[in-house]
Amino acid sequence: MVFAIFSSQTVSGLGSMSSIAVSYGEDGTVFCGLAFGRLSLGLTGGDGFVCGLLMDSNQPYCWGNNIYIKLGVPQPIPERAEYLQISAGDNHLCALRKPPLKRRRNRSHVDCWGYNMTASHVFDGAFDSITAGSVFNCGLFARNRSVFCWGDDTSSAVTSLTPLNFRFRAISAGGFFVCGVGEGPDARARCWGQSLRMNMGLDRENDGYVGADVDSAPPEPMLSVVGGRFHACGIRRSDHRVVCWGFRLEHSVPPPEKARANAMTAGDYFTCGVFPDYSMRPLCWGLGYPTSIPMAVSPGLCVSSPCGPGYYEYARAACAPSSGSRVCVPCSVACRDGTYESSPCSPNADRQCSLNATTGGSNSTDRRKPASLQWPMLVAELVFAFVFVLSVSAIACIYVRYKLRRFSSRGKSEAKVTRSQACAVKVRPEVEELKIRRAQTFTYEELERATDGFSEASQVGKGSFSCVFKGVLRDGTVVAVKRAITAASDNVRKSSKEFHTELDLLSRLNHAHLLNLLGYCEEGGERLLVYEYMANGSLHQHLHHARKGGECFDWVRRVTIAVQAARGIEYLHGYACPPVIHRDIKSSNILIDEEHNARVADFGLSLLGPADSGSPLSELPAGTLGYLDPEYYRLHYLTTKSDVYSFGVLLLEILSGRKAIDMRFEECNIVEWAVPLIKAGDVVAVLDQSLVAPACAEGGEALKRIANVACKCVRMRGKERPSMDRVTTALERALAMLMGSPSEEQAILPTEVVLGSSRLHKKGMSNRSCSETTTTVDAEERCEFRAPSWITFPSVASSQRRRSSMSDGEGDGEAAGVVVAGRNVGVEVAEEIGPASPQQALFLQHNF
Ligand SMILES: Nc1ncnc2c1ncn2[C@@H]1O[C@H](COP(=O)(O)OP(=O)(O)OP(=O)(O)O)[C@@H](O)[C@H]1O
Repeated sequence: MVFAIFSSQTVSGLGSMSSIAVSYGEDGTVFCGLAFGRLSLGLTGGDGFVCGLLMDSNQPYCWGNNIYIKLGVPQPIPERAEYLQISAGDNHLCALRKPPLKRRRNRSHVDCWGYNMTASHVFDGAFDSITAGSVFNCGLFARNRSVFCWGDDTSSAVTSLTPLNFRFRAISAGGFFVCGVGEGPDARARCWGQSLRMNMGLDRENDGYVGADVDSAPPEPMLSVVGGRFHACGIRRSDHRVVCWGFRLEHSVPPPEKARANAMTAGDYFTCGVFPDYSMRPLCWGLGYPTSIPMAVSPGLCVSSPCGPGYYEYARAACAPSSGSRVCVPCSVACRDGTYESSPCSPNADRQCSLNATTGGSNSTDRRKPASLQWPMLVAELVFAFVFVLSVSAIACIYVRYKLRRFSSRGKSEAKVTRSQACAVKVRPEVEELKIRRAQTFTYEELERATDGFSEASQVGKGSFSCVFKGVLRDGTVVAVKRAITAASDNVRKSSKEFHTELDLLSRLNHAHLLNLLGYCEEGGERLLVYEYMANGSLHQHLHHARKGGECFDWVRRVTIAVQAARGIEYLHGYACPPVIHRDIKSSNILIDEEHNARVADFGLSLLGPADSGSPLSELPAGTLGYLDPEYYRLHYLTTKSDVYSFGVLLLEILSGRKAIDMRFEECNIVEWAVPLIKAGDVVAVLDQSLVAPACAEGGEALKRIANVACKCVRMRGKERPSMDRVTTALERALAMLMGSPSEEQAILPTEVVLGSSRLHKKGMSNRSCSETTTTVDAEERCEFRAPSWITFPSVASSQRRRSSMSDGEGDGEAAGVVVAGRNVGVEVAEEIGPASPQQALFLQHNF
């Protein structure tokens, strides 16, 4: 936990600017609070980062870790712009500008930075305040107290659901909703937007959520309100106690029952508050909050207006003396039981309570005791604060210098990125022009005959939008015919889209471990795709339904299938340009041919990814529950790392024999169940008990390493997952271990025996990846060079992959059998799997 000290005000995290802020997310939680020192006017925090509004420049300054937020002062910033307020969403920050000229006071300028948000906005009418949600923002108009929201409405619907004809005193956004406190005597909280259930389509009981939608705010007047991911909390006007509503995760800590709160901030699944009853020391509740916050913080922001009725000026909070500003906190509501009001709340002090005469005797000495302890405590706090400010300043200096150095080198690399984007733009039209080259056309009649009139007996499978039939063509070729289901009109549209995507992609891709498309038929309303027939069905059937008459796959076969599937996906990501993102990697899409080799199938949802994997596509989530990358379904950004997540789930499925979502178990989500066990070192508990454990210790070690690779693939953040080529290399190594890496005297197994790569294609050889070419040729040359690679691609051998990876600047020295330490996540996976022994290196060199 990090504690930052600043000068002195009241709601933040997701939401608005306050005297306290939290950052949340995968990297853990961080609490920041304004104390003494006058460095910031207020704080706000998002996913992995916190920003403060600097006192001297009135500009935002961010720190922490978020790839979409430029740390330091966000850029670009309009010249001489000064800001009144800042507010952070998950991956962006917005700031409300100070009105430049008096005559333009009826306009609001809001500048935003970060994921999909970097823009300046001008609104007619002056905003009193702004608030940022996950992927949207809202402003509260000063004059009519109405709310206006903008941004991505698909996941939150806040824009369309904003209440009309309602006056708000204050607003605060949560993840996918906004709450406001009414103006005047009706100070009830009203929340609108998407609830957890509507937004995520998650099953609340099974996913461990309890509670009701956030629009179920209690009907009591509130002082303020904050929003978390799916919950909101408010401070009740009647007694200043905290009340929370909406969804919360089971087993999360409830808010303090009796304490009165002054300021609050919400993280994703937790909330923190400042409590006068605890000497202004913050307390947090919920799930995953920062523990042990040792110091008192300011209970509010500095304001220039005098404290209104019901508020008093908090003496300990230091605002700039020259500014004439102050921190106003609400007067306490009543004296506790056993005490009486000795003096009422005044503009400078809270109401004073004294003990009742009957209990006064013994308690008066008790009261003196804490007073005598107060001085040493105050001195200790000041010394601690001083030391802290010194060390924070020193760290900030080092950090800023380090960042400046990095920015200058990033400037150079950005030029390269722009060139690689040019590749994507250039390549797409060419892709369109290429059209279907290899697929053969069939007549409906031909396929009807081949499948015995699409009889029930010849049906081998059924998907969401299609049925699959086994058929025999006139020349005796056994094929699988996928026929789109044409029931509901919505399905027709979807299946038609999937048909064309699959047809388009498969007719261009060619790899030993991708399912081969032989032809298609589009006649009237019928759309049919013809594939090679996969005699051994899908991996899903083998793992979960023990195919009729099918043999049980042992560990070597399972891992071989994992390696082959990984190679197929690696080809899609690294050797096609632009990369193809499959979007639906799962065990029912890994088909098994006659020789028990794996083929990745079902490209209906696939998309052409950006040539530069650093700039994600903004796509509405599609895929299969349990395999879906959480980053993709929450934030809608899609990269090849979404396939890596799904592949990680597949690996866990292969290791455990459990389904991705298996309702037979208490913890039905495979990731939630397996990852903690693997991290705790109990890999054996995850392994499928129906298989005989590997005989040798090396085999057990290989499975352990695969489990670790799976854990890395299912990391919450895409950028922290390894790339597919790293995953493949790691799995190949594990397979070699599992098989007992041969000594030099042993015969080397031919590739096709190990990986079934007898279908290696020899034409149009090019194994360069997009990123590789960007470093060597200019954009135009590169596109011309890349285009033919769509037509055919070789099955990629490890030795080729190693060369390409090294030229990416991520060289790991594997060719020499030595893993060089580095900061790249992929390298980390290679390290996990360990350097190859000389025998293994030889084995790998000959077999992969
Ligand atoms: N080429 C093939 N050879 C043999 N069986 C196949 C072939 N293609 C598909 N199948 C079988 O048909 C089933 C359905 O395949 P399909 O791709 O239509 O849907 P799915 O991927 O299982 O589900 P969804 O479309 O909902 O993602 C597969 O799980 C598999 O068992």
